[in-house]
Amino acid sequence: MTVLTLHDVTVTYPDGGHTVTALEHVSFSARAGELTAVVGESGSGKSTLLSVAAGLSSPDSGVVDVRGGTGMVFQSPNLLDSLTVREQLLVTDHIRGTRITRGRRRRADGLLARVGLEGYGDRRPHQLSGGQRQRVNIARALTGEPALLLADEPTSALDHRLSRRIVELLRGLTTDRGLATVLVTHDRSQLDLADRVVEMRDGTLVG
Ligand SMILES: Nc1ncnc2c1ncn2[C@@H]1O[C@H](COP(=O)(O)OP(=O)(O)OP(=O)(O)O)[C@@H](O)[C@H]1O
Repeated sequence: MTVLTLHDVTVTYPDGGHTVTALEHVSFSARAGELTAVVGESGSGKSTLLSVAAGLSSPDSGVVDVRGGTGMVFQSPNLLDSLTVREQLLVTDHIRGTRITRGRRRRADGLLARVGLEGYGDRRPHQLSGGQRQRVNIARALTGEPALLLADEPTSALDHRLSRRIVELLRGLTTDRGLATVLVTHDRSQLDLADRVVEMRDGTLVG
């Protein structure tokens, strides 16, 4: 099932008196249960692709269609220092005014176990390693049970071994949960874990 479709999408940014074309007539799709890696040089349009897919910016022309909710994983985990690991996963519910029931707590703990952080619920971010923080970030992105998971360079701050573990985790979650996962990465040594690799060059998709 196709979860994300971009059809003939063009995005420009104003740049002084000029405009920069970040995406030029791009068509792209991501399917449930598939990990799609997006590679390309700096400035080729990868972040812009994720941004329109997430609905954070709208295209100048073309159509973006998403079936289901979206979760996002950013390069740096952006965890809140004063909250426990479990609370990082519950804070969105709290802000929305949803009552934090025992069931929600249990679900948060289940997600933490799934990302390899069983028993870490009461710790605070400073008591975690960089890799563990990124795992919390991934668990948090999954709390709303999204159909689409967008990850923008989630391993760029990690060494090779830890990066591999994080991409393996994304690989497993994609399969188990039937996620449509789009992973933007510079790291070509993890591409064997992807179902599909697309390359961006100067705002267009090649290959
Ligand atoms: N807010 C903005 N204003 C003006 N130009 C922008 C803006 N955001 C991006 N651009 C330009 O659009 C193009 C695509 O940028 P984008 O960030 O999508 O590339 P990227 O492939 O994600 O790069 P990187 O790997 O460095 O993050 C670049 O030429 C960039 O300079």
